[in-house]
Formats: sequence, C-alpha cells, structure tokens
Amino acid sequence: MDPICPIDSKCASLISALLHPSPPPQVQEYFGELISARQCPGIQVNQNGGFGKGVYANKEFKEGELVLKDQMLVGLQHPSNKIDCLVCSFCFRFIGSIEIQIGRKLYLKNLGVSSSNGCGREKYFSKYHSAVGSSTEEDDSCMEDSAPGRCGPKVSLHNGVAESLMNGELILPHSDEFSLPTVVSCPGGCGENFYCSKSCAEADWNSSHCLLCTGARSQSLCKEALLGFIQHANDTNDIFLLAAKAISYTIMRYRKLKAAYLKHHDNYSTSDEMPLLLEAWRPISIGYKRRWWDCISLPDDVDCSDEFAFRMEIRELAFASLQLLKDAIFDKECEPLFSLEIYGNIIGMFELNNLDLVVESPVEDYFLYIDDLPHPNKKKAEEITQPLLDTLGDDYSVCCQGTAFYPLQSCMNHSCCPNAKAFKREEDRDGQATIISVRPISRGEEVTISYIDNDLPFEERQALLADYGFKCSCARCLEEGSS
Ligand SMILES: C[S@@+](CC[C@H](N)C(=O)[O-])C[C@H]1O[C@@H](n2cnc3c(N)ncnc32)[C@H](O)[C@@H]1O
Repeated sequence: MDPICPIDSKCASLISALLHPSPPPQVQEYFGELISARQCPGIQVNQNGGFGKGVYANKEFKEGELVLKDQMLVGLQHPSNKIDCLVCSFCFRFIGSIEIQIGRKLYLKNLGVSSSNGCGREKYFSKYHSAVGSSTEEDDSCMEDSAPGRCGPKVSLHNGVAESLMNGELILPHSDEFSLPTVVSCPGGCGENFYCSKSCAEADWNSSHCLLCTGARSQSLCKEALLGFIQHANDTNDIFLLAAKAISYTIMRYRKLKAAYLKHHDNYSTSDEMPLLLEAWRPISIGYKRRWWDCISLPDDVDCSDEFAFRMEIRELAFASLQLLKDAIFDKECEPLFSLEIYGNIIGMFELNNLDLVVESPVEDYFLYIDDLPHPNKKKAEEITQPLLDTLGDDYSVCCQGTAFYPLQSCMNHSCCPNAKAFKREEDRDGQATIISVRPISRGEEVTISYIDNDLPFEERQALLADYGFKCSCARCLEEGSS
C-alpha cells in the first residue's frame, strides 16, 4: 500500500522551498562562516564544479598535512556500540575511566548482553561507508594482530570484579596515565545520554536532545510515542534516530531564531514562519539529498524484478517511523519537517554522504602500555590485567562507532586516486572528522577523498560507486576502463 502523508500535499510549496537550494550568495556566505569557525582557511567550497559542490584548496598542502577538521552537525553512536564504549553523547570522547570502560563491558557481558564490533546498521542498510570516515590505520587498530597477549582461554571473572571496577573500588595499575573526563548525566534524567562536561550536556540539550530525551524533564509532546519511535528505530534501522535528531535540531534552531526575532519585532505572523524555518533548516539543506527509497541500493538478496516492491517497503517503513516521531515531537510551525518527502530526503542525505563516526578507544592504549612495561613491572601489572583481558576476549577494545553528518566533509567529491583521506591522528580523540592530504595539493586544486576502498579493481569500484548514483571518471578510471 502506498502510504499517503497529508502534510506532503498540504505543505507542497513549503517542502519544495526547503528542498530547493538557497540562492548561491547565501550558501557561499554560510560556507565562509563555517570555514572560519572550523579554522581551516586553507580550503573553500565552490558550488559550480562538474559534480555540484566541491572542496578546493586555497593554498598548497604538503603530503600528510591537515586539510580540515570538521565538527558534526548531528551524530549518533550506534545503539549496539553503546555496550562496548561509554562516550560523550555530544562530542563522542570516551568518558569515565579505564576501570569504568572495562567494568561496564564485563558487567554487561556477564548479564548476557551481546556486544558488537560491527557497524550497528540494521537490516535495511545496504552499504556502509567505512572507507570514507575511518582510516585503514584505524581499522588496523581493531585487528587481532595488534593486540597484546590474549591467547589464553576465555575465563569468566567473578561478577564482583566488574562492579568494583565500575564503582571505583578496584583501581587498575597505571590507569592514571589514561585519565578520562568524569561522567556527567543527562540533565533531562533519561539515563541514556552521558557527557564529558556540563557544557557538552547543555549544548546537546539545547541543540536537539531536549525534544528526544525520555527522562522526566523531556520537552517531547508524548513520552510513550517517543519510546515507541525509539523502539521502532532500534528494531528496524537506527538511521531514524539520526533523522529525528536532524529534525529536532532544526526545530530548536527555529525556536531560537523566533525568540531572537521577537526581541526586535512587536509581533509574529504565519508569514514570518517560512523565512525563519528556511534559515533554521540551512545547515541541513546544504547536504546532498535524494529520497531514501529512491537512492538506497538493492540488497543482494532482492531480485531486480522485486525492486519496486522493495522501494515501496522502504517508503512504508519510513512512513511508520515518521508517524511515531510526529506523535512525539510535532511542532505546528515547523510542519513541513514532518512530511514524508522531507523525512525521506533527510534519511537519503545520510545514505549518500560520507558519514562514519569513529573514535579510538583508550582501552586499547592502556593494554598496549601494560604490554610495553619493562620487567618486572609488566609481570606485576599483568597479574591484575591479564584475567581481564582473557575475559574480555577478542573484542577487548572496540572503537566508538556511529554515523554523523559533517557539513564540510559532505561537500567533498570522490576520486579513485584521491589527494586526501579521512584519518584520525593520535590526538584526534573525539567525533570530529579529520581530513589529511595524502600527496601534495596545489592551490586551486579540488580536494578529493575516496568513498570506497580504492584498492579494489575497476569493476568493483564502479559497482560500489553506482550506489552513490554516479560513474567515476577520474584519470585512473578512464585509464583502467579503456584497457
Ligand atoms: C557527498 S556528496 C559530495 C558533494 C556534492 N557534489 C554536492 O553537490 O553536494 C556526494 C555526491 O556528489 C556527487 N559526486 C561525488 N563525487 C563524484 C564523482 N567523482 N563523479 C560524479 N559525481 C560525484 C554524487 O552525486 C554523489 O552522490
């Protein structure tokens, strides 16, 4: 059945205005402000390149130089990854202590909660942009080869050990070398979100969480509906949680803009709503978008003859999620945001942009540090750490994994012979995206990254890029395609 969303027809012209790009000077101004806020004056965003927007070098970059550090607009740790890592729900830094990170994981493991080293995307996701958001080096850090001595059999520690680690009774040797920010709870009382500082807690609350919090201070319309929405997303696809954040973020921006407007104007009419909503929507508007059900690639187990039915099923799924979200946080002045058209385009934006969120775990560093200690310190420390390592098993250290929207990184076009890549350096321990040059880049040259594993052969690369809706015509593809 084709779901009919009444808001789509009622708000058709407003929806079209939201999806229609703003006039170039305003967009250019927006990118100018963003680049100066990110303190990366070496780049600019041009809008009229061969593939739409693109990032260009304003100066020469040497190989290995930092090109850009981009803060996310909205981001989400995959729900399944929350079992493995306790991170700030706003900046995604690891929080608590090495003891809390390990104790919590052991505790959940003892309870039989299964952890995941995977991406956490659920059954309706066809691709995962791992080549874009994380570096090979990051991936290597999760590999078994780099792990300190973990060849012993998996043993189960006494339950009390996990609790002692979590409540601070058991302090691990040398853990003070890896101190982490103290855990700050969600001000709304949901017990789901934790932060590295009061400022991160406040920033998250004010930017979107106040509407999506399930705690006592939640500003949602109906907590049951919100819980139903979250449950539906957890059962089907966590991308809905990110889409909800994007909508909530826009509503909160709208309310702030309206409050600022009312400070200088005596009244406010419905004709003032749309310009403010457009302004509130601008950060999300710049992301390249298509409807989710149109751009999602066909899973391998779906026959081409079933493609139409598959796309309809995806559309129905999005509609079901949207109805739950609407019951939970609807705002009449932001009504077009609750249309299926906008919801589908927001999810499609997450599907088509370069979105991985990866933060390496300090637990990995901790165990490597112990492994590197000189004798006899190492032996003494290992009397305590080795049983933990054995119990944790192969996934003793998992990085924080999630999905996010990075406004500048999302303007970067693809090349199979890119001049830059996403790469987290030793000091990059939060959710920001870091782009480093992989060869010298000259002034005026476009900065490109690879959306896929560019070590793959030509045909496989083109097949993967078809999911993004284009055929690559970089110099390498032209050469390999003609031979
Ligand atoms: C993350 S966006 C990049 C920014 C985009 N050009 C824009 O205007 O917003 C990804 C989209 O850009 C386009 N694109 C990126 N690299 C391309 C390439 N090498 N060839 C053709 N289109 C490309 C595709 O439409 C792709 O789905």
